[in-house]
Amino acid sequence: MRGEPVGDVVVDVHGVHKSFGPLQVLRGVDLSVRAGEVTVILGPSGSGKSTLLRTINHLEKVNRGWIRIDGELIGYRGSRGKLYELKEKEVRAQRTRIGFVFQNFNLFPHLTVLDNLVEAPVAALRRPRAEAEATARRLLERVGLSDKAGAYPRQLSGGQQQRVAIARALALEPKVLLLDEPTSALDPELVGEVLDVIKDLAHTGTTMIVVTHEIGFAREVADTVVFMDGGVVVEQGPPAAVLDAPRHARTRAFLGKVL
Ligand SMILES: Nc1ncnc2c1ncn2[C@@H]1O[C@H](COP(=O)(O)OP(=O)(O)OP(=O)(O)O)[C@@H](O)[C@H]1O
Repeated sequence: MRGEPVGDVVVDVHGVHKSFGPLQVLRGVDLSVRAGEVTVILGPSGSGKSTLLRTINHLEKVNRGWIRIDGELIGYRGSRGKLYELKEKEVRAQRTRIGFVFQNFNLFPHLTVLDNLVEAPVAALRRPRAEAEATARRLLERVGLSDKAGAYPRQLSGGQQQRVAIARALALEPKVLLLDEPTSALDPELVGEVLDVIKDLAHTGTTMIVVTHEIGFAREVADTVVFMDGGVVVEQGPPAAVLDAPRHARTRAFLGKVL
């Protein structure tokens, strides 16, 4: 959170390239996020924001460059073209250190809210169920949904489902939380309740990378605002610098459109 002391680098992205067939989506992205920092990524549709988050979470493999999470490499292609990759088991272990919140919540529909939060810690981290349940109830309280523990996702509003999804991501005690347009699938009146939860996490030092079009949120919460265009980071810096005095015409054009 802005103004707070920040710690070691948690996410380190270096020279990452990613193509889908002939389409070059990431063309040499560098990004570094320190413990306790909130980075907000802005950019036009198709600029590669989601793809970047997905490579950080190892949902997509990089073609070139490397990514370190909390100091550990998660797969890269070296300068001589040799591909170093983690085994599937290691990838799964790495993913438990990264929380991911999707645009469309992606809750398990057949599980109750409580079980949505308990399933991964028990299955992936082998936590005793009672311990995972205690953590889950604490997290549900934190996102204001203690009374919904026994409900199923379909019985909740979109805003409530997204708050559950955030709590579920936190249940693994990740080193970093990645949020991919967490409010863009919501009705406008539900956006505020989800942003409030994210702001609360920022205030308490959760390391986050948030892709969003909510400029006001970026201004209020971000330590660093990153502007992406055409698969590269065009601009990054404190919110006041990027949002109020952008150096690049592409950033100015984008902000002119969204403001
Ligand atoms: N799995 C995939 N296969 C093929 N093309 C893909 C795949 N994923 C993304 N793309 C393409 O990569 C480009 C960048 O997509 P990405 O979702 O990263 O952009 P974005 O900046 O997040 O856009 P938006 O703001 O619309 O979500 C788009 O042209 C998209 O169609």
